[in-house]
Amino acid sequence: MRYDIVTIFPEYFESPLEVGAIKKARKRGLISINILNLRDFAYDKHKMVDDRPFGGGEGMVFKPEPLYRAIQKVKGEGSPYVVYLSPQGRVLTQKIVKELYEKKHLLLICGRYEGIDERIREHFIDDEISIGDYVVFGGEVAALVIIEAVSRLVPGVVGKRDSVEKESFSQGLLKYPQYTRPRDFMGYQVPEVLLSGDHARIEAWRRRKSLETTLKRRPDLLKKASLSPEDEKILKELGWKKYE
Ligand SMILES: NC(=O)c1ccc(NCc2ccccc2)nc1
Repeated sequence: MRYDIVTIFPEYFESPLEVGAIKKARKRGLISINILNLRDFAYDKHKMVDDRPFGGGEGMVFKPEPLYRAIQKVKGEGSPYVVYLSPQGRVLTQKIVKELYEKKHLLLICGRYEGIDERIREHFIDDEISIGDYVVFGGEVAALVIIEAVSRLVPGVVGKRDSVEKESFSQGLLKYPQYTRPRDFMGYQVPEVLLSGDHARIEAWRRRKSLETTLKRRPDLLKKASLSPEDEKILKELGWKKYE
């Protein structure tokens, strides 16, 4: 997986991409990440990357030329899928993460202020993605979310797992609760089934817990989840109204 990031704050990415699984994956060549400083593509004397909006109004807008030059440079080196991070984008889900992983090469455009000139958005952006319905200072944090979520799907990045597929959201349900030592914490015990060593019982307990948790906290996910007849039976017992 290759990522190119266009930003006016390259220093923003120094530490988050130098720790943990991402750092290891970069070292092992499983993923490559290049940061492009938008200012390097502003050839005027003042290296202007933004300017006031035509028609008036608050704030600044990213000028089209520097963005165009940065995008063209990356296009000269490969075939990137160009993603613009903004509150106006389609909201990121695990399904979209998988789509982005299939692209193998992402060019992430991090806007700030009021965003980028519409002529870039309209003619040179392949996809516009939001990490949620809220506004932050810049697209950089959204770019990090995408890099982490997509990189977890790159084989070898996530440690020995039967499969990332089994994860929460991959089956469309929330994950079951987790416990670790000590067995007794302030008088709070670990569910005895988890100490039983009976793997069939444990798996059934975990599935029931996933269904219970999802029904309680995110019933909206149940419509899209792949549910077995046994799942539906459990959900009905838990009071799920399937067609409500
Ligand atoms: N919800 C998100 O993914 C998101 C992305 C960026 C952002 N702020 C920077 C910006 C503001 C306006 C236009 C373009 C970028 N805030 C939230």
